[in-house]
Amino acid sequence: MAKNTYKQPSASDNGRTNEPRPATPRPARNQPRATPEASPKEGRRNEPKAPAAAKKARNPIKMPSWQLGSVFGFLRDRRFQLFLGFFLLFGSIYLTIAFVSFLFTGHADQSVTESVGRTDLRAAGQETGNWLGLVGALLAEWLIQDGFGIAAFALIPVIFFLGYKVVFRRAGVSVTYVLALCLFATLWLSVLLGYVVLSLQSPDIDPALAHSLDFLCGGVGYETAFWLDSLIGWGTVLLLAFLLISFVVFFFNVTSLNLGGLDAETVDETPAPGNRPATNEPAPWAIDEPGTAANDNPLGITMRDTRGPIAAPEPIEPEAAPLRTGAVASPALAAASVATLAASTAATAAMGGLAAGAAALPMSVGPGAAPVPAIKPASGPSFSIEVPEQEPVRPPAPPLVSSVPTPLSLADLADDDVPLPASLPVSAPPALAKTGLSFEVEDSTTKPEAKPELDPSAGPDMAVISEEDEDAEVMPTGEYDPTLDLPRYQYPTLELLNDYGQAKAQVTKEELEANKDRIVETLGHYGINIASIKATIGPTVTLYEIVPDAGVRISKIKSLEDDIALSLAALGIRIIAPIPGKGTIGIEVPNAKKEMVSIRSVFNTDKFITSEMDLPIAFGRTITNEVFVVDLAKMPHLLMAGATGQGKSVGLNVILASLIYKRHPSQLKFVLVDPKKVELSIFNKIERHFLAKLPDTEEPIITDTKKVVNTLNSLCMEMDKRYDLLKDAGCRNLKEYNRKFVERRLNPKKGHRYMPFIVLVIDELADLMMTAGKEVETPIARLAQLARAIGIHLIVATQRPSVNVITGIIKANFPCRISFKVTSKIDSRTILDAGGADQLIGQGDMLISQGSDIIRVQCAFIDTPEVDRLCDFVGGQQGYPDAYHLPEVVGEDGGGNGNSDDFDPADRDNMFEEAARVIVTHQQGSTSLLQRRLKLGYNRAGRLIDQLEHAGIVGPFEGSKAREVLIPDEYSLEQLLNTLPK
Ligand SMILES: Nc1ncnc2c1ncn2[C@@H]1O[C@H](COP(=O)(O)OP(=O)(O)OP(=O)(O)O)[C@@H](O)[C@H]1O
Repeated sequence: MAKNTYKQPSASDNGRTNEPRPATPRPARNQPRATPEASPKEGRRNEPKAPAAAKKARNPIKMPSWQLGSVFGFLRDRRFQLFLGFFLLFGSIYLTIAFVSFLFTGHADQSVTESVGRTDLRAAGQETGNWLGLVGALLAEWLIQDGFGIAAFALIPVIFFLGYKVVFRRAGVSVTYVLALCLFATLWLSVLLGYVVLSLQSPDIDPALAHSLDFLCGGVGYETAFWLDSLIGWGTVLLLAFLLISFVVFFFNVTSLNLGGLDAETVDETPAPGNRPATNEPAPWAIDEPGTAANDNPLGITMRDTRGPIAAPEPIEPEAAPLRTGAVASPALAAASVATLAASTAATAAMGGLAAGAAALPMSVGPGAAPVPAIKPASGPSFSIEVPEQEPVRPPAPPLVSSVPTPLSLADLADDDVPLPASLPVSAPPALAKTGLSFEVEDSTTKPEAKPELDPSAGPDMAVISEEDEDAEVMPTGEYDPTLDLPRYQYPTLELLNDYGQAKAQVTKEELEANKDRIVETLGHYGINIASIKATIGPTVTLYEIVPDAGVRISKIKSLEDDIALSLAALGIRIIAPIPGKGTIGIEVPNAKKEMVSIRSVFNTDKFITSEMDLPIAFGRTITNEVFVVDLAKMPHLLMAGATGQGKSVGLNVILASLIYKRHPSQLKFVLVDPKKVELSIFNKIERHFLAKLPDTEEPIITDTKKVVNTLNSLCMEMDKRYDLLKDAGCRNLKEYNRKFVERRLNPKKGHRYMPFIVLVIDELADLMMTAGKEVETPIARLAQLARAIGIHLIVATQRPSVNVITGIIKANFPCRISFKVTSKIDSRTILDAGGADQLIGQGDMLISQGSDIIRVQCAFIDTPEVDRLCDFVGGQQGYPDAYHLPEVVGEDGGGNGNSDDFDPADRDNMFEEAARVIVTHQQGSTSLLQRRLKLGYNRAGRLIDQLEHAGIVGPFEGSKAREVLIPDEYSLEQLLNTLPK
């Protein structure tokens, strides 16, 4: 019982937890909202201005609302609620016993109940056989015999759950669902049994037997069945079957069927009246073979390949086949159908390899890269062409069923802040954000109610919380699921991104040979002989790997870099001497025709889709055509540089899009700093889903230097708070902490909360360093040094990688750096500690340095309209009431942490009482709640909070957390308000 008093994690001040959301509109129903006093402009328009003394007095205009309040006040009285709740609970037990007893004694009791009214009640009671006396017999008679037959048993859960909800202010399942399910079951079963009983009343069957079965269907069931039988005959059976199917379709939100296993089946957004443990972890994917029954893993996600068995790839004819950058899966693998995802995708790759154009080159085929030691010129070294395996790209995806946002109900539309039904499951867990798959997704998981039924009056219930409960850390209702904050959130689909079709490598055999010949020739001029050359074709450049003859010094080749570039007449030759881990020297030569790497082709790969990383970023493709996916959480921060127009903004968009595709809004927040004011403004639309901001700011994207400083300081505060919480929880990093929280081993009452990752993106550091210098440098360095473990990650971009922008202290704390093309070798050295970035060819060509390794990657391309569509898709869905609030920076103007010592009761705001009710109703002491509910400016709401603190209604300022509400319910509040000096 004690556990039932557990409260969901207290919201930080914008209420972004599973706790009943502050936006709950219920109070409007039974509480006088706008008193004339509350809207002085309207209420007093024609009145002379009240003198100050009169102001202090209670405004007589308010009386009607008080009277109204007192009429229905008893409903809010917790004692009445408990009385009612227990009445229902015991009532359900009473009915159960009476009903069960009826099954044994009902027949005998019939004469007694029929005689009621004609005989003495006491005597009748004595004769009753029902275990619960005459009343039990009567109730059972009415509800079973005259009512719904044995289907009346289904009414009991309704009464029980109503009582449970009222008493404990929470329910394991949604009462609405129980109500709908039980009422349907009662009526449907009763009519069905009515039809059965009716059918038994044929001359062949003993009438006594048929009559004795009447109790099965009850009067209602029998009469209804009789009517139906008269009207539609045995069509009644069809009608009942149709009604059952319709109910299942609507109630369980079935959207497609598995007909013979060939098609895909989807049951999405199954309402989850069950109480199974929730999990935040992407559920394991179970891949069904087409044609098999749905996966029966009740907690897993069943994915079914809708493409049907994959055909064995056609063998490539050596003469006709162009060079393929994709490996060909063996027919055996393909023939293995789609038993595994690996098989499926490998086969896909086989079908979708990229033509490279060297038609006549013999090549070996097989999974993996296919070195082709085929060309041996009459003179000179051996030349082979490496055909890098293209990352399997999934075929164009049909629209994901689960990607269609569930339409909101009318009630939802009417109120943006409508609480979301706790029992709706997340339609697709993060693992399925992977979208664009040619799978339809069945979420067979019935998510538990991780949060209590939303109840406006649900606050800390002092009456039932004991000391032990305070410390109770184990929840009875399974794992906490942060995604239930926005249970209907749909992950973006790949359909939002442009489809450029299969990428085609543009390098021809002639180009390859010509380049090879020139390299050999140039080196030959300088007396460097080559044992062999191998070419690897990438999207932007081709890597020629040279094995020089024995005795040739590597430094000699490196010093010839410019000469080789000149003779190849190409910009952007980069020499890697030696290639780390190989005894060869690499020469990267830009392809004459560059291949554009579309973001869709990168996202639509297994590597990204199945990535288990915390913050996966799919940057693009490497020289070997592999999709390059990195985990920002491991980096843990990223420094990006590049001259103007070389692809930095596109790169940032790729990062943001990757994260948005893979994470739920409850798991990730961005802090966007954009001194250029236009680059990131497109992300404004996802403010209520993915953005974080300071509480007192209007714009979520920070463009003003002063605000940047505050934001950075606020992030430092958040970092310190998070460290405190981690320390308290005995965890070493955010992942461990969140895991513990999800398992409900951390008590929200002690300040613990689910902590989303925070990614700070600064689009132009140079500008900030010029205007704020040390003020930004210090917090950035601090965050970079310390924030790794607590899930705050920095992405800092700059056009000018000069040493006064990327200072030693910043550089030292950003081990992972990316450089697009820069204008000078010095810039390249500043950012990467190595040359090379000056020789890139622009348009997203970039070098990534992670420690000692430098990898060349062609950044994927995402166009502005694509980002726009993505943001529209996310922003168009129901979000949090506001952006995620970072801690208020102490000392800033308008903070809700003002000094309350100078508060004079006479100066109490005329919305004081209104504000107090809002706060107590929602049990959330936050300024932003008052702003939203009472439509106030920040400063006035902040003043009101101070006054409420002074009146003892809310506790003191607690940084980012909402203030503690000291008054448990409205009843106590009214008592307190009456005692306050007027
Ligand atoms: N990955 C890419 N693939 C193909 N083209 C690209 C890629 N990245 C950038 N481009 C091309 O380069 C142009 C400039 O890119 P972008 O706007 O990202 O540059 P930038 O470095 O942010 O410039 P600035 O610093 O001036 O804002 C784009 O409009 C696009 O045409």
